[in-house]
Amino acid sequence: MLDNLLRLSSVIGRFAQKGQVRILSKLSVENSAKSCRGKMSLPKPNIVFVLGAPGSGKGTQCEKIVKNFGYVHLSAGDLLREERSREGSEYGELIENYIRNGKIVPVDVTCALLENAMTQNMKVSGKDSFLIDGFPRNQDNLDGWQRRMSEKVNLKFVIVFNCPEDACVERCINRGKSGSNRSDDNIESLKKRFDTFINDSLPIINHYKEQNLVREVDATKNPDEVFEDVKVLFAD
Ligand SMILES: Nc1ncnc2c1ncn2[C@@H]1O[C@H](COP(=O)(O)OP(=O)(O)O)[C@@H](O)[C@H]1O
Ligand SMILES: Nc1ccn([C@H]2C[C@H](O)[C@@H](COP(=O)(O)OP(=O)(O)O)O2)c(=O)n1
Repeated sequence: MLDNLLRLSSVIGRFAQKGQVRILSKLSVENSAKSCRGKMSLPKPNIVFVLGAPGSGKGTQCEKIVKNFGYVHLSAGDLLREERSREGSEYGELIENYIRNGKIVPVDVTCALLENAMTQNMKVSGKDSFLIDGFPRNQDNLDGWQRRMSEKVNLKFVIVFNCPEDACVERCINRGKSGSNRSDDNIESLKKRFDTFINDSLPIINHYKEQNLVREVDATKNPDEVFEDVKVLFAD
């Protein structure tokens, strides 16, 4: 199945490089390959990556940034969950297995979803500034992005929300109890998600630190207080 995916993805990649992806209202990996028609030229989007441990408050802060600064929020996790639930998706089972085990889905799936979402938003809303939440999360994500997207975007900076594991776990468990309906907001999955964060995601944050692109935020305070620190990063 992965072979198939990789083949498909290289097809999508080739078309996408020529700027020929026609965007569908329902994003999907398979459909994007079928829909490569028509030429269009779009501006180079501005990107802010949003990283931090599971439950550190990435989604919560992204919502506030969207309201105050007009960015479009693209959560890699949300896009993957949408694709997992899409009727007829070839990747539903693969995505679910990765998510439940706290592992990171192969980049070709995630990158195709992100690229489609960006293109669609630019076409429909004309907005070209994106918060990419929860990506890149491991070396495979980073390599895929560099290969396929880095030349096509303007990466402004990388926000990292810092919050200790026990507080994050408590937040995710509460999120589960309040009806997040996520198959990974449970202790077993959370343990694996944290191992993945420490082993796979921290090196990516360090990579961006070396490039002086990381802006760290203390995410232990309440959401409004955290946002006071976030705001400063977006004030031009
Ligand atoms: N600063 C905060 N303090 C306490 N709880 C928070 C804070 N930020 C977010 N939460 C709550 O914690 C849970 C995880 O937040 P979320 O934004 O979904 O995190 P992430 O996107 O990093 O997984 C949610 O239930 C959210 O309401
Ligand atoms: N770049 C990404 C982002 C998320 N995923 C998968 C694996 C992650 O554990 C889940 C959930 O990610 P999401 O960003 O929604 O949530 P948390 O930050 O873990 O709370 O999605 C992925 O495979 N690749």
